Amino acid sequence: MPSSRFQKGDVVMGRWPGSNLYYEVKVLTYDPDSQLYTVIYKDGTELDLKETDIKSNVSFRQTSGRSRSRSPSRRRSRSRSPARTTRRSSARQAEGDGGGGGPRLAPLVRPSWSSVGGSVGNITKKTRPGHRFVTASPNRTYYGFVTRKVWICKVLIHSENIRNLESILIKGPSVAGGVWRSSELPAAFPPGTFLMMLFLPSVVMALLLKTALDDARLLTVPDGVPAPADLLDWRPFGLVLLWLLFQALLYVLPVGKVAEGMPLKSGKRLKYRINGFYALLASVAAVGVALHQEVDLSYVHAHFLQFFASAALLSALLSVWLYVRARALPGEDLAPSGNSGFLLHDFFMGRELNPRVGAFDVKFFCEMRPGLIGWLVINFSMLLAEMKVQKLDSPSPAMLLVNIFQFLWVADGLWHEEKILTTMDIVHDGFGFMLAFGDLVWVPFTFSCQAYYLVSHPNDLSVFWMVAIISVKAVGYYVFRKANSEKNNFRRNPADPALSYLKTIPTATGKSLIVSGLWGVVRHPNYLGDLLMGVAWSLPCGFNHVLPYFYLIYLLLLLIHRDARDNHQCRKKYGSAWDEYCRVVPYRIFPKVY
Ligand SMILES: NC(=O)C1=CN([C@@H]2O[C@H](COP(=O)(O)OP(=O)(O)OC[C@H]3O[C@@H](n4cnc5c(N)ncnc54)[C@H](OP(=O)(O)O)[C@@H]3O)[C@@H](O)[C@H]2O)C=CC1
Ligand SMILES: CC(C)=CCC[C@@H](C)[C@H]1CC=C2C3=C(CC[C@@]21C)[C@@]1(C)CC[C@H](O)C(C)(C)[C@@H]1CC3
Repeated sequence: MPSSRFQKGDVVMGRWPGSNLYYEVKVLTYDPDSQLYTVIYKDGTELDLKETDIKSNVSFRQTSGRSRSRSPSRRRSRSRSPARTTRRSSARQAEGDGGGGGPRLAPLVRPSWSSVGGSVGNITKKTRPGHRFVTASPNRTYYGFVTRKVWICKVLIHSENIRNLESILIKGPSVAGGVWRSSELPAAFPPGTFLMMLFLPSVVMALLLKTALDDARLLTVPDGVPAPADLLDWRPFGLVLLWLLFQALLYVLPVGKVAEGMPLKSGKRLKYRINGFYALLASVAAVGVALHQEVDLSYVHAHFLQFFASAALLSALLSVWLYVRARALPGEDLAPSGNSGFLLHDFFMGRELNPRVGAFDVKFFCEMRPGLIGWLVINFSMLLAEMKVQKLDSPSPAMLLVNIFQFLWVADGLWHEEKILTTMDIVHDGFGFMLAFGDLVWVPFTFSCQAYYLVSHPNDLSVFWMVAIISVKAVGYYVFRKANSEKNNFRRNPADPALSYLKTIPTATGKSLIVSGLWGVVRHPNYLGDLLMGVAWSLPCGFNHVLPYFYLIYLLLLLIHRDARDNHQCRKKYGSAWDEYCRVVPYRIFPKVY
């Protein structure tokens, strides 16, 4: 670690964020770009600290020798790691200690700014032999270090993280601990990225080719891959381009509120126009006008491969533009994951965190608009194509269910559009080929697999099955929405009286973890709800083939990986409070199973 004051493995004293407390920590790594040290506390919490918040043991002993920690009572006291949930937190005392080894639950704590200091102040001021640290005065709080929101953002921004399953595939097993820094990229990385860039479009292409076959069994081989000249057709290409421009126009209309994103490294907060739901309504109106004008929307089904190829080409062109424009950017605009110096890797992961043209945020736009709403248009085109191909007067119940279910899911996402401003995808990830392809191609062309399948593989549904499928969807939606809303509302205002029924575990960061209701059944009830909905989307296609279950399988793998990654991040953020949560709520996604 050149030019860093502390070296890997050094045992030093690190300041606990938001407080004046120092704890013994071990230096894990130093990132010269951000000039941050990743350190690990004794309870396993990992944080990124600035050099000014680290002291050598020697200088610390001299300073603390003059400090009030010389008090004998302080020296007799026993140490607790900073992130450890306090056995005698005020919240717990209010509830009554209860004793016993059972879960330590606390009623709703108010993590206002003062509770950051409050939580830290609650850490017992005792020292175990061999542990040296000073503690805050119980009556005083120290907030000079960094504001809580900025700190949380820093944890997000600097936490080492690869976002999706595909990243694991690229990363390969050689990366110790499952995480890496840009400066530690293994040499074998770029070929892996290159393979992913071939693999992702091939998967979509294979899915589309196979779904179009009458015999859609997994082992049936398609007749052949169409030649590039057959794939690229100017009409579908023009229509995809027009669709992008139409959505971009809706995005820039001064309709809907303007929300602020999470603080950036610089402390600045970007503004986002939240009008996705209006864009959906306008798109529905546009489809209505097209139908009225007798435009044959089943054209999308008839040229599905050409539409896919056009969207893939445009996503590749967009990624090239994104990569090139990022070359001139200052460091603070770059994403932590996409600036390794390896061209292919950075092209894939995305160099720029928030590519913008004026106020037009390209990442936010792509993530929520053309692909998601385009998927619904594709579904509707499949519905019309089914009626044509199967010579029906009205769409089949199976097709109707798929269309309605997925419409509701997208509408729900756009209704809650503002919430995605706090997600990893927006806060942490660069915008490169992976997300551009994911948003513009993967989402619309693979998520529509059920509707595409039903066009040529009709499946009759009995009333019993329809009721059963609708029930699965309703339960799934209830779990998904209630879990997400409960958590989002709690994060926004933990003191909300409407949430006072929630039981929580306080953490040393001032935030609490919900341990009752759905969040007390499994650690990711929102994933469970999403998966149940995925089941309900696939069931209308019957059990003859696995292809309509493609989305469900993808989602299952993605969410299992996402859960593992989130578990890792939360373990770093919350230390032993997270362990306690895992003890109280042992199952991750499926109650009693996983
Ligand atoms: N269909 C698709 O393709 C996909 C859909 N999704 C869906 O998107 C939604 C969001 O998913 P995602 O962003 O991955 O994860 P979550 O919305 O579950 O966010 C995880 C974060 O929530 C906080 N948290 C975790 N446990 C608790 C708790 N007990 N109490 C309070 N806060 C807690 C932690 O952050 P902190 O403490 O810092 O607030 C944690 O990092 C999900 O419904 C998921 O199903 C996601 C990926 C793909
Ligand atoms: C293979 C590959 C390149 C995958 C990329 C997948 C991404 C495009 C998706 C991963 C998770 C997503 C989510 C949404 C959009 C698609 C991506 C980015 C989402 C914002 C859509 C709206 C929903 O309501 C949601 C907020 C739950 C959802 C979150 C995850």
